[in-house]
Amino acid sequence: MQHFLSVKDAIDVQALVKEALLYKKTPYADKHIGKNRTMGLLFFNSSLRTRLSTQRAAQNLGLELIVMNVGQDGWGLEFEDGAIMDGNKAEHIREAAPVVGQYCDIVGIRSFPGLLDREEDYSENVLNQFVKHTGRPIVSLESATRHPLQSLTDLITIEELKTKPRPKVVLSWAPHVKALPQAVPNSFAEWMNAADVDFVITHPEGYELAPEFAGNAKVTHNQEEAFKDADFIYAKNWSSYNEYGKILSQDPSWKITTEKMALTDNAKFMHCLPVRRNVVVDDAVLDSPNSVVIQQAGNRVWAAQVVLKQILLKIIREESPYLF
Ligand SMILES: NCCC[C@H](NC(=O)CCC(=O)O)C(=O)O
Ligand SMILES: NC(=O)OP(=O)(O)O
Repeated sequence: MQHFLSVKDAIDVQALVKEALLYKKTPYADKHIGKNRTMGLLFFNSSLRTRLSTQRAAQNLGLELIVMNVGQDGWGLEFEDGAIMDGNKAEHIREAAPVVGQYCDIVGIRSFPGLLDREEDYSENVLNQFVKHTGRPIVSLESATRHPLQSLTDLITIEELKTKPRPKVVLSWAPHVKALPQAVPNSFAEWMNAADVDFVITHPEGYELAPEFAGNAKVTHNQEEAFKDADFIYAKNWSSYNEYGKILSQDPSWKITTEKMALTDNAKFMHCLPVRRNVVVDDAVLDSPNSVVIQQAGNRVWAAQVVLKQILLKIIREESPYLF
C-alpha cells in the first residue's frame, strides 16, 4: 500500500478486515516490522481515538512516533502556489512537507474541512499537497471528505458482530448543535458500498451526500421505515452538502431513541465518537447492551495496525527487493 486516503487504497477490503481481526488476537505478531522507522502524526484538529489508537498500532509494530498538534503549535501554513506571503502564514507547504518527510518514514495527517467553500474542501487540497510534497506514504487521520481508518474500523466491527451473512446496515443522520463535516458519513458510505451488506441511508431532506459517496445505497427520508429489520444502526450528524456546510434541521425527532431501536432486528448501535448524549442519541441507547461504541473504538487499533503493516511491507520491499 502506497498511501491510505480512501477505500481505493485497499486492494482487498475483505483481506484487510480478516488480517485486522487476526491482529486483535495476536497484537505483537509483527512487533519488529517497524524497527528503526518513525511515523509522524500531524494534527490540525482535535482527536482522542485517532491519536491514541494510531500510536498504539504503530507501537505494536515497533515504530517510533513523533506527534505534533501542527494546527496549534506549528507555523501558519500557506497552501497556495505563487502566494505572496505578506499575511499571517509564515511557512509554505512546499518547505514544511518535505522537511517533515526528512524526519518521518510515514506521515499521518488530520485536517478537517473549512465547511465554507465546497470546491476547496472536496478538492482535498491540504491532504493532496502533503502527498505531493512530503515524499513519504501519507495516512489520512480524517481529511476534509473522508475518514478511512474509521470506516475500516466500522467494517471490522460489523464483520465481528454480524449474525447474518448479509446484514442490513443503516446510516442515520441525527441532530447536532454544530455544523459537522460529511467526512465520516461519506467514508462510511464508500466502504459499505464496497462491502457485502444491505446498505440504507436515512436523513431529512436536504442532507443528501455527494453522489460519488452515496453510490447505489438506498436512501429514504423515513427514519422509522429505514430502521425496520436493521442489524446495525450507525448514527452520525453531518451538515448539508448541497447548501454547503449549513444546518438545515435540528429536528429532535431524528434523535436515536429506545423506541426507534425497538423497530430493528435487535440492532447494534454504532457511532464513531465523540457523541453528544441526549442530542444525537439517548443515554438509554448508549448505555444499553446493544451499544457497541466502545468495542468499535477499540477496533481502531487493529484497523490502523493493518494499514501501517501494508505500508511498511511496501517500504521494506522497495528497499530490499532481494528479500522477496
Ligand atoms: N473524528 C470523529 C468525528 C469528528 C467530527 N466531530 C466533531 O467535530 C464533533 C464536535 C462536537 O461535538 O463539538 C466530525 O463530525 O467529523
Ligand atoms: N472517531 C474519531 O476519529 O475520534 P477522534 O476524533 O477522537 O480521533
